[in-house]
Amino acid sequence: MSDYWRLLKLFFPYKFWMLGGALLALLTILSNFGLLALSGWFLASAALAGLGGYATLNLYNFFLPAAGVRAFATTRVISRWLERVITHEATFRLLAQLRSWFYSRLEPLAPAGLQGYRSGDILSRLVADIDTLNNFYLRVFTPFLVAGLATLLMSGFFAFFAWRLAIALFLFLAASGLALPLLAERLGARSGAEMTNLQSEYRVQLVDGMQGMGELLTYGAGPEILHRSNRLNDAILQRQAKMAQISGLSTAGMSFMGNLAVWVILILAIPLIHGGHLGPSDLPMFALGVMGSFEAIVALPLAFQFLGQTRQAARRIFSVADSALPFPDASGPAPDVQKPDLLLENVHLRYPGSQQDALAGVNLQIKAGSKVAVLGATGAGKSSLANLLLRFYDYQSGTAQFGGHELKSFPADQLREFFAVVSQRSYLFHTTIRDNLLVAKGDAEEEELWKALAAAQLESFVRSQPDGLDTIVGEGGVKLSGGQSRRVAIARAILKNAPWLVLDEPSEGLDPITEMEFLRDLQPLMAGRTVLYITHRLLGLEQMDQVFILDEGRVVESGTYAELLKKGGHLSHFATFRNGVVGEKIS
Ligand SMILES: Nc1ncnc2c1ncn2[C@@H]1O[C@H](COP(=O)(O)OP(=O)(O)OP(=O)(O)O)[C@@H](O)[C@H]1O
Repeated sequence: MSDYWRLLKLFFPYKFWMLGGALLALLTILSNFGLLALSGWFLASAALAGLGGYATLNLYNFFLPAAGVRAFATTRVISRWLERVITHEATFRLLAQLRSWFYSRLEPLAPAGLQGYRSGDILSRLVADIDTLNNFYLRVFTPFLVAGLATLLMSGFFAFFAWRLAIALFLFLAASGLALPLLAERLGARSGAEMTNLQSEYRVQLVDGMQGMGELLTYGAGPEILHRSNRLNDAILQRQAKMAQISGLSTAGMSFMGNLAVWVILILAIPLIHGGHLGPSDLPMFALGVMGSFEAIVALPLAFQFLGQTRQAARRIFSVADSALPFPDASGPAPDVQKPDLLLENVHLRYPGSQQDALAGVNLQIKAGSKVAVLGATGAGKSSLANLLLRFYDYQSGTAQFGGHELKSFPADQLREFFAVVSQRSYLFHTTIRDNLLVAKGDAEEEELWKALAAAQLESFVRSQPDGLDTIVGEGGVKLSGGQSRRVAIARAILKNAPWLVLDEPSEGLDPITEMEFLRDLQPLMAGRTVLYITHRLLGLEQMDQVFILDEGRVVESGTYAELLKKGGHLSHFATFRNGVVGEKIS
């Protein structure tokens, strides 16, 4: 139940939209009920007046009931239309509200708190599960509220004529509107929940398969993946078939109860006509009225049948949204930073779930304005240093000071304002070059974008494209070459204009000539900034004020490039394995 309460609380900002939709739905049902009941009475009384001969027919007032029928028919159509408009508007607002609420919960968790989830799974929760949650408003909450009110009002109308008819109608509507939905809910709960999980699994597989399409094709693993997807699809179809059987059963049950109600009401009403308590033309009014009244509850079993699916979707969303923050974030304004120096003393960082430290007692100092390289073999902990600095992951012990203040005392988003990052993994969104640049500075003018592109040596390429800044770069920048993508990342960093520049293996994967050109093009960006250059290559190191060599999470050597070369320690070990790059100058 608490899951449903939480959902209702989330819907609360749209209470007036929801109530508006519910009232219109109520008006539609009552109009339908009124239309059928009045038509029944009208037809019967007109027929009876006809049987009474010409004189009676002349005395019979056709106009009032005919106007009533027309009024009910009109309000039914108009209120149905308005109800659709309002509930759809409410639905879209609720969807937007739920998605932004969920996103606001996801953001502080990333990346440390989300590393246990697959991206396809998160996507599935954000899109499909939230769509399912919306059913709660559209199919459960509103219809149930409306059914309750409509049952009371329609039974109340019958009570004007005879209490026993009112009680019978109330009991039939209450029993069918509660028992059948509850039965459908019990029957459908398991399959519904399983369907939510299986559909999510299916989406995760599809996303994974699409992302790794190249590998699958290369290694001929496509048929196996297809086979796995088919198995999942079969499992989903099985649950769908079960749900369809339950729907069929509850529809039949509802139709049976509706017909039974007509019979019972007629059986109860006939003696009242004989006794003179009711007129003969009231009988069709009750029969058709009962038929109309079932419209109020007819959709409830289906809604409740899918409640298991909705509950599972809610649980999947709340379980992520309620995840504890991977580490506490500082609140309030960031400490005042005069000089953005960095000092690390005996810093230990271990990733969640990992058995060993990625940084195992790092000591290093980077003075504001200096250019520092961190060199190390793969897995040495270089990127972990950047993760620490950007507060993507927290350190467990040691001192890490930025501008003389402990890193932990900075709210993460305010700390990140000091840094621009260019890395081999700098992500390009599947949108235009313009939008990809605006990520760094949302209010940048067009002229500023062109300047940044010029500084990143990408201006002529973008100008040569028919769509210029509006060229779509494709998913992950697939339509650009490796070098061009990195240059977009440089242009972003230029736009951000942060005092620190973190270069995390920025030229990784480029051919030697492009790499040289790329590192050369980085020079203007480095000028006047504090630079942390993370690399496992020797190219460009001679331009650095200091080089730290990292091994198994510790700084094992430091000095200028020339000093370290001369020393013949770890750096010369690297040099041995990097023939042809040692000491090469970027010109
Ligand atoms: N998110 C993570 N969760 C768990 N362990 C991680 C995570 N990221 C890195 N590690 C581990 O931490 C250690 C250091 O990784 P890091 O990425 O810092 O190395 P690196 O020096 O940057 O390597 P490379 O040059 O290959 O990028 C490695 O053993 C790695 O497996």
